[in-house]
Amino acid sequence: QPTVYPTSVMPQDTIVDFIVVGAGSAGSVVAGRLSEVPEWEVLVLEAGGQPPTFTKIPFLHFASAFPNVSFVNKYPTIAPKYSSQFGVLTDPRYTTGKMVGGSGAINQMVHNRGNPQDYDNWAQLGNPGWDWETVLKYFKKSEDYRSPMKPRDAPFRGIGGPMSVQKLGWMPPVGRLAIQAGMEVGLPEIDYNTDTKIGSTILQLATRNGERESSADAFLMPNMQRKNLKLQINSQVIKIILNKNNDAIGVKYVHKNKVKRVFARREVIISAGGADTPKLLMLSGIGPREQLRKLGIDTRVDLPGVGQNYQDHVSLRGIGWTIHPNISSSLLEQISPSAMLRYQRSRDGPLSVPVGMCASYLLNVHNPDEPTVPDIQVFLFCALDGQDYGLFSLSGYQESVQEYYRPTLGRDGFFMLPMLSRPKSVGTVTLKSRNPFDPPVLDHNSLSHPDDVELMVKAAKASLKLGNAKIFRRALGAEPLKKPIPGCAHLEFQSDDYWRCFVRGMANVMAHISGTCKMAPDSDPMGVVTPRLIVRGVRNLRIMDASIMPQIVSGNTNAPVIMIGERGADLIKEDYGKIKL
Ligand SMILES: Cc1cc2nc3c(=O)[nH]c(=O)nc-3n(C[C@H](O)[C@H](O)[C@H](O)COP(=O)(O)OP(=O)(O)OC[C@H]3O[C@@H](n4cnc5c(N)ncnc54)[C@H](O)[C@@H]3O)c2cc1C
Repeated sequence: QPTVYPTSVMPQDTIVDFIVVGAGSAGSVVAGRLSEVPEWEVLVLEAGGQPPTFTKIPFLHFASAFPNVSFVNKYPTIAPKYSSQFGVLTDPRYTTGKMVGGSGAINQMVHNRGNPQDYDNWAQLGNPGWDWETVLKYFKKSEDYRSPMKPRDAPFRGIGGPMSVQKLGWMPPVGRLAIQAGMEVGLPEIDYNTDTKIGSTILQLATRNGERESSADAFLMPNMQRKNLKLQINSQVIKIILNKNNDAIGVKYVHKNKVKRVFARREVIISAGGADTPKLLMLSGIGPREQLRKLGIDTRVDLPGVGQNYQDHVSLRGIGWTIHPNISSSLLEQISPSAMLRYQRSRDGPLSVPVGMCASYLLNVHNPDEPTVPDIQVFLFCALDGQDYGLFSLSGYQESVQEYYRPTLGRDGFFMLPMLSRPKSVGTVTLKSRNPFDPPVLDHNSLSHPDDVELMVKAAKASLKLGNAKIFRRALGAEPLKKPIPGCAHLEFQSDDYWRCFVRGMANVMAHISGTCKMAPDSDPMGVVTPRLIVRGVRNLRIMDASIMPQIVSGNTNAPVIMIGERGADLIKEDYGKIKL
């Protein structure tokens, strides 16, 4: 059934208590939670429309990669200087969700809180109230964990919260051996959403009974009957309205080609995501003075940190294995009529999980004796690029990369995808022009820090060891790809220099844009928001989304963003005397 959110169209110059810009992963949480206070009128303005029905089916998440679809933004990125040198993808655009649910309605649904140390680091950087002990309460509050758990893990999990989290319910044969493979290299099975962080794990997903559950599904939809909560879609905010004292008093937005205004009695909260939040601030004159001056934008508040500190995870493709043909993990089979029937009847089977996602291994390759803090996460991807004659993936690849995968055409297999947990490379988001409908300019600058390259080399070797586990060979006939990639064929195969070349060629940024309006203490001139998420130099304006992370977290970013929304809403409630924290 399609999910149709009740929506409103507000009259010109309406006044509400809170305006939330963006109904994505964070904005939906913020709006849902603020509307728990019955006397507060809350309006969410969302640039996109209703989420298409198929987004509910986990297998179909890859539809966001199709060209010309209206429910995503595809932002051009500056050609990477240090990564993706073999042009793994011919169209290296950066995708974010543009619909109710935001990026959480097209992501791969992996639910990963990151590491306790991530948050203790945030606090140590001068952000009180963001330490692990405090944020754990919010992770638990948001969550309804619906899979079996061990008694030792129970204190870390939430039950009965709005957002359902489930262990992956179906896997091809490779995935079913994942934990045994981890054991072979000394990685015990763990619940990675607790304090235990080095080990192997079957992935946990933000799904409810085999359907995607975005934070809009969890926090907005069930509360839309509240009279004080309104959602207006297809409404792109183009400017934050500041009065002469630099108080945020409302926003200008475009709906059906008309510019309209809405005013806030109390506050404006920006939850437009890591790319669009800094863009909107800069369009409103809040940002680095020199940059704004060049574009002819009046600087209202000179905040040099806006759009800086862009962090994202980087991962490495191309470390693959073929397996026996009779142990099929064919994607074509996964969307067969019987799979569809099974999904229709019982919401399980291959369509209930994102394509290829199976398990992950969390380990520390720089310091193998580190007991709790991984520096990489290796995803076991239960499919291979050449599989199904490359129908699903190879079409976007450059010729030399296709050549590398050619021996795998028509073969089944799997690959290991290592991801750096806390990359040191940092990029920028800047404005292309003062036209609000131009995309922002994204420069992720991945692998610009030499330590990231060296760590990825170690990660590649660790991934090779994992995939070479005896159990995969014995049970599935797993064989690693043996031909060097053409761009590195001049180097000794699998020497450190070969891997460095491979990493520069094949590593690519993920879609975890974070940190572009970072939270920091007053002493840090690059800070954009205070630890209470208030924009410096502006009253009544806060940011609540992935852009406030001072440092990217170790895991995928959706669960942390939901936590930011939860804590952010509580900070507001506390500031207005509605709760005591
Ligand atoms: C393809 C993809 C796969 C991913 N896979 C995973 C995964 O498996 N696990 C995981 O944890 N994370 C994953 N992520 C990352 C995760 O989804 C994001 O970190 C998270 O959704 C970010 O939340 P947000 O609230 O900051 O922004 P978003 O969820 O992107 O929300 C921003 C919202 O604001 C709206 N908006 C923007 N500008 C305006 C404006 N001017 N006016 C009005 N509305 C506006 C947008 O339309 C959007 O709805 C993935 C991301 C992508 C893109």
